[in-house]
Amino acid sequence: MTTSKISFRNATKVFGAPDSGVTALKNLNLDIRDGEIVTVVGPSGCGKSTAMNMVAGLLDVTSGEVLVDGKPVLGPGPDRGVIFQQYALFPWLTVRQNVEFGLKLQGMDRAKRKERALHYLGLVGLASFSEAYPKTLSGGMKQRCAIARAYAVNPSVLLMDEPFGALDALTRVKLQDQLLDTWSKDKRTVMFITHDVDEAVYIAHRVIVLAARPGRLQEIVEVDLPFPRNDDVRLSPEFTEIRNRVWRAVYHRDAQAA
Ligand SMILES: Nc1ncnc2c1ncn2[C@@H]1O[C@H](COP(=O)(O)OP(=O)(O)OP(=O)(O)O)[C@@H](O)[C@H]1O
Repeated sequence: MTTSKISFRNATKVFGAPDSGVTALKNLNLDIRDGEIVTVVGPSGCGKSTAMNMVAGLLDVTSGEVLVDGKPVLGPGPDRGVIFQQYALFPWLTVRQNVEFGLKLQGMDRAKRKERALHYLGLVGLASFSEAYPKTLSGGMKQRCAIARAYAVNPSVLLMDEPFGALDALTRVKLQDQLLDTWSKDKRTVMFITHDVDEAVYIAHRVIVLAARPGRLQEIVEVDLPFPRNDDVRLSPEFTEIRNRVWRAVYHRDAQAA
């Protein structure tokens, strides 16, 4: 039996007073397996970020539970790396120093953290920019730096909230492939929010579709496509079929109407 890495058990989040507040998420039940890539899609305000922030430990649950490795989440921790759409790099630090930041907090010695930072910068194709400052990088490079920083602390879970949302289409596709390439080596659990249905299908084992008002589970779509994913997969009729299914679930259209 595969183990659950992340579990939502009737997870509910109400912002504001229980009777008059906004129910961002209602009774979410979901298990994400160890080593699984799950993407989360749904209309604006359906609770995608709320669900992820509860796993990150940045938001508490109003009722129900969110568990990581079987234990309730009590706050942020190094076992969960978070990557947001905005790169949030420190402008006064070089690319390498940005990646080293979390390692420094952990008390890792200088030589070891430099070695680790350079390793992960190499992995995301930024080794030759290690001494550059963020302002000299393109958006895609900044996001690769943020990804290297998250990888460097070696979290077992990667939480990615529209990480490629601000990037052009070509850069997005490249970073999707890079994410999958890295995943094929380390098999980390990934929870990835996106508005892009193609992206959601291409990188995932399963697509979680949420519905809004109140935020709740609408449908889970299994992505039964082979790995490694590549252009052949992306352009296959099977991909299109799954993509259409997710699209209909998000926009509440049935097969006949589409
Ligand atoms: N701090 C907060 N205070 C009050 N309401 C909030 C807060 N954060 C989120 N909400 C509300 O909770 C609901 C879910 O928000 P959330 O950001 O999780 O949705 P989302 O699916 O990630 O949206 P988007 O796709 O637009 O980023 C929305 O109605 C939002 O307005």
